[in-house]
Amino acid sequence: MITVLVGIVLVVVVFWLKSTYSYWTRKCVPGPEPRWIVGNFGANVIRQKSLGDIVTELYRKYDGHKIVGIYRMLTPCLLIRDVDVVKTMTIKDFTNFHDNDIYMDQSSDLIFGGNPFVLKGEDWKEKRTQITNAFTSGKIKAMFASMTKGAKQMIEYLNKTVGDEGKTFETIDFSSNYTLETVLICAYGIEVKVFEEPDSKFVQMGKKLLQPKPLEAFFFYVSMLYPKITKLLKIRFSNQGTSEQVFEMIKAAFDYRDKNNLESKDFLGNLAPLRAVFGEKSVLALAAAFFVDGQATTGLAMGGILYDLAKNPEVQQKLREELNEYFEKDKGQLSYESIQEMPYLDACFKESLRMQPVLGFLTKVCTKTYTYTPPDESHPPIVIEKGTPILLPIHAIHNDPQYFDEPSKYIPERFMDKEMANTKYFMGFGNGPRACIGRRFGSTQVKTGVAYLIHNYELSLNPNIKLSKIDPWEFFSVPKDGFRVDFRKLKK
Ligand code: HEM
Repeated sequence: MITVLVGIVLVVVVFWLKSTYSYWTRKCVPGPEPRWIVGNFGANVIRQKSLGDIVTELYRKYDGHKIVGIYRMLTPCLLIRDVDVVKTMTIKDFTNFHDNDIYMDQSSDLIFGGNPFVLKGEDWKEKRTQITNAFTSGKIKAMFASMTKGAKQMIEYLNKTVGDEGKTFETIDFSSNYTLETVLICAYGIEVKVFEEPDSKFVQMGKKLLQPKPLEAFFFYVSMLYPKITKLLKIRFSNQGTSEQVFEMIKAAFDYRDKNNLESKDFLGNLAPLRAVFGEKSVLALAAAFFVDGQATTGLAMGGILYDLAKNPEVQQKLREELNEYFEKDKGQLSYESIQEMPYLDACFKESLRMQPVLGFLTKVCTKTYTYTPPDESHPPIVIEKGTPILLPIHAIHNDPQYFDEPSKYIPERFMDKEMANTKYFMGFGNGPRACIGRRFGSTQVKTGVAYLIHNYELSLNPNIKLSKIDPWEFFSVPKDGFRVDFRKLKK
């Protein structure tokens, strides 16, 4: 009897798997053969490749196709290979692809659950509209003095610690200290010398927040493959104790300002009135989100630029010449306008994000059933069902020779060309209504740090550098052992 039951169950499972894995074939969408259970992500499960690497490989393999049907474990997903289709989905037909394919419960993860990146539907729309006001160029300009202070403190620290023979730093870690320092002061008005006070509770909070315990890290990984599980099992991304501390820190800052009738031009000051609209808890979550977004992405971006400049000394020298000119014009302290204006600094920033975008791919979700009709009639119209995850391969597009000549070479000059400066093929900050809200803040923060550093220090690759692969289990595109670079003070 048991044997018969087991047999029936097996037959049902086999039929179900066969039907699941024939989803794209039934729709005549080309794609790789999936393996049972792991779909097309097996190499990631065994930690051989990152999800980003798999997406890039599939993009390259299906050259000539606009869309590719793949399976993330058991879930059919659509990989979009065509930049115009990416644009249509994220801009013109945005309402059909409104949300990111990430699900988190605010009650179990206070910080990530309330982050605009995770919010959905109307909730996202309302909050995004309200917080946009905190990111205007006027608001960023008002914070610029604080960013400059952070950059100067970074240089002071280097002047004290780098001897005549130079010193080696891992650039992501180094840059994250600078971005943490500037975010603490720009977001909450908290002044901490992060480089010099590594044991301060704020520094520990910033570092620990993104270091989940081993079990949490495992669940987090599972949730990248099965996003809906995150909400179901109440999985958290952030370290629980630390996120509670971050909430307390922000609440204490709000309370202090309320009690003393203080008005401030930092993020917290801009968010304070929203407590009356969304309630205190939601605004605390939004304020906390900037603690993560404002330091992690920018730390990675700046770490990557420092590595690229160390690897390309002639680019570094050209940038230094531009910086010297602007530092001289501004009498030793760069103005906000100069940071926005410097063309070669902007080109280096974009070129680094082109080669190694912080998010190698984005996963949107189809929120309203959609019919995709290829303009060239390469295949019949395809109905994309509500709930289908949509993969946008940013890294692969940025490194496609169709769009960028010699993509594996670091050539900032390509972005000096007027047409290329605003090219649709560059998507380092995403597209459309959901594009990065912190773009202006992040680029000003990173460019200011890079400017002060390259003006004062020469960077070169550490001879013992061994570039590791992107960490297969990380959310961001992070090389496992970071980038080791030698810093040497410039003689003036
Ligand atoms: C160089 C630094 C940064 C890079 C490369 C970056 C990149 C991105 C990317 C690719 C997205 C996804 C966009 C999309 O879905 O189309 C994003 C979203 C987002 N970023 Fe950034 N980011 C950076 C800095 C920042 C900073 C400094 C903040 C906040 C202070 C921030 C806050 C956000 C938020 C809240 C979202 C979600 C937006 C939404 O879904 O409405 N980012 N970022």
